[in-house]
Amino acid sequence: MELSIIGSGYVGTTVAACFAKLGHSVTNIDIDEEVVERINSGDSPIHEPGLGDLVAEYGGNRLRATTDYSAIRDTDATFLALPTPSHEDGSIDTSIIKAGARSLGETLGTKDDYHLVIVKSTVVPGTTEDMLGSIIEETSGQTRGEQFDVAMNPEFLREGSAVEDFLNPDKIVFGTENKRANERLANIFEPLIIKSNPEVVETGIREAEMIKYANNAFLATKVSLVNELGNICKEYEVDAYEVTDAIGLDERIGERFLRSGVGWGGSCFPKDTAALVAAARDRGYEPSIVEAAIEVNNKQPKRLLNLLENHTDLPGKRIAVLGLAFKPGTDDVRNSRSIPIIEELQNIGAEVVAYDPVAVENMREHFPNIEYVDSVSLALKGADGALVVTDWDEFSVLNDEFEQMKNPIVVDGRRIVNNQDNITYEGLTW
Ligand SMILES: NC(=O)c1ccc[n+]([C@@H]2O[C@H](COP(=O)([O-])OP(=O)(O)OC[C@H]3O[C@@H](n4cnc5c(N)ncnc54)[C@H](O)[C@@H]3O)[C@@H](O)[C@H]2O)c1
Ligand SMILES: O=c1ccn([C@@H]2O[C@H](COP(=O)(O)OP(=O)(O)O[C@H]3O[C@H](CO)[C@@H](O)[C@H](O)[C@H]3O)[C@@H](O)[C@H]2O)c(=O)[nH]1
Repeated sequence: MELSIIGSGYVGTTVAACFAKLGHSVTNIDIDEEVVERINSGDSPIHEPGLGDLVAEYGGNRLRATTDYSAIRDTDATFLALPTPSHEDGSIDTSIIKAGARSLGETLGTKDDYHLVIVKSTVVPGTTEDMLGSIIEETSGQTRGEQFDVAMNPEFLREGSAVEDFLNPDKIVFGTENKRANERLANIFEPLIIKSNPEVVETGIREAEMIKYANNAFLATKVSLVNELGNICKEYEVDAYEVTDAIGLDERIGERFLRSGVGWGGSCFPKDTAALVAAARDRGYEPSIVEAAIEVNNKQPKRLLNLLENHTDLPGKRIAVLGLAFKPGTDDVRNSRSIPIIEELQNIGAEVVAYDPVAVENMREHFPNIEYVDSVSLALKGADGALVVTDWDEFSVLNDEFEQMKNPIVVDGRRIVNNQDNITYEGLTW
C-alpha cells in the first residue's frame, strides 16, 4: 500500500522504516528539511538500534521523505505522528497536531478517492474525532464517514528498542468508528500481523486514545511503586532487587518493569501522566494514585544527591555524572533524571563533568556550560564523587577506572556498578 506519515521523529521514522520493510511504500512528511534530506539519502535522523540499517536499505526508494504535504494525495492512508507536548499545567498542547491536521485537510480537499487518517500521536479521548476530525472536515470541505474516516492507533514502542518493539508488538490497537476504517487498518497491518501474530484489539476511537494513557500510567506507577518499595527497603537494609525479583514471580505482578532507581524520564511517561492528571481534573476528578506516582518520581533525583551529600560537601567539588540519556540505548535526554540532578549540582555550586556514550550533543542544548568528556575514565579523573544516572552496560564493567578519582565515592542510581573494594559505594537501593 501507499502510506504517508506526518512527522518524522522517533515514532514517525521508526514506523515508516518498519512499514517499508514490511513491503509498503511510505512517504514521511516533515517540516524539518534536514530530516527529509537525511531520510532520502538513507541516513536515519535519529539514533535507534536497527533503524540506521532500515533507512539505509529503503531510504530514497520505498521510504521517501518530503516537506510537501501534497505527496499525501498519492497515498491510501496517513498517520499523524506529531508531537503532543505538555502545557504548563500538564494538559496536552495540541497546537502542532492541529497544524498538521489543517495541512492534511487542505491536501485531502484535492483528492478524490477515500482516505483514512490515523492518529498515532498520544491524545486525550475526544481529540481524534471532535478536534482533528472537525479540522479535517473544515479544511478539506469533505465529510467524515464519507470521503474520509479518522482512526486511532496508539503506539507502544519504547525508545532504544523501537524497531524491535514495532515489529514484534504484544498488541496492536485499532480504534475506529466504522467497518471501512477498520478494514483499511487491517490491510495496512496485515504483513505485521502475519509476521508476528500479535493480539489485535478492535475498539472505539476514544477507548484507543485512553488505552495509551492507561498503559503508560500503569507502567509509570509500577516503577514509582517499586521505587517507593526500594526506598523503604534501603531504610531496613533489605535488598530491593531480591524483593522485586520474588514478587515478579507472581504472574499477577509480572517480572518486568520492577527495577527501582532514580526514576522514570523520557518523552512519554512524564508528559502522559501529567496529561492524564490534567484531563481527569478537567472533568472534576482528582486522580490521587497517578499524582502520587509523579511525586515519588520527582523526589528520586534529590534522594540520589542527598546520598552523595552524606559522604562529601558539594560546593566547589568536581562531580562526575555518568549517563545523560533517560535510559540506555537512546540519545534522547527529554525529561532525563540527569537534568534535575545537574541543575541541583549547579545550584549547590558543584563543578559538573558529564559523560554519556551517545547523548552528549543533545544534553549540550540544556547545559551548554558544563564539561563533557569522551570517556568514563576522563569523567572520573580527579572527581570528588560520581553519580550513576543511566544504566548503560559499560558502567557495569568499571573497575580500575575508579582509581583515578580524587575521592572514590560512587552513588549508584541504577544498581549497575559493582560494589568493589576500591570505591565507597552507596546505592540508591540497598
Ligand atoms: N517517542 C516515543 O517513544 C513515543 C512512543 C509512543 C508514542 N509517542 C507519541 O508519538 C507522538 C510523536 O512523538 P515523537 O517522539 O515521535 O516526536 P518527535 O518530536 O521525535 O518528532 C516529531 C516530528 O514532527 C515534525 N513536525 C513538527 N511539526 C510538523 C508539521 N506541522 N508537519 C510535519 N512535521 C512536523 C518535527 O520536525 C519532528 O521531526 C507524540 O504524541 C508521542 O507522545 C511517542
Ligand atoms: O523497571 C524499570 C523500567 C523503566 N524504568 C525507567 O522508565 C523510563 C521509561 O522507560 P521505557 O518505558 O523503557 O522507555 P520509553 O521509551 O519511555 O517507553 C515508554 O513510553 C513510550 C511512549 O509512550 C511507550 O510507547 C512505551 O510503551 C513505554 O514503555 C526510563 O527512564 C527507565 O529508566 C525504570 O526506572 N525501571
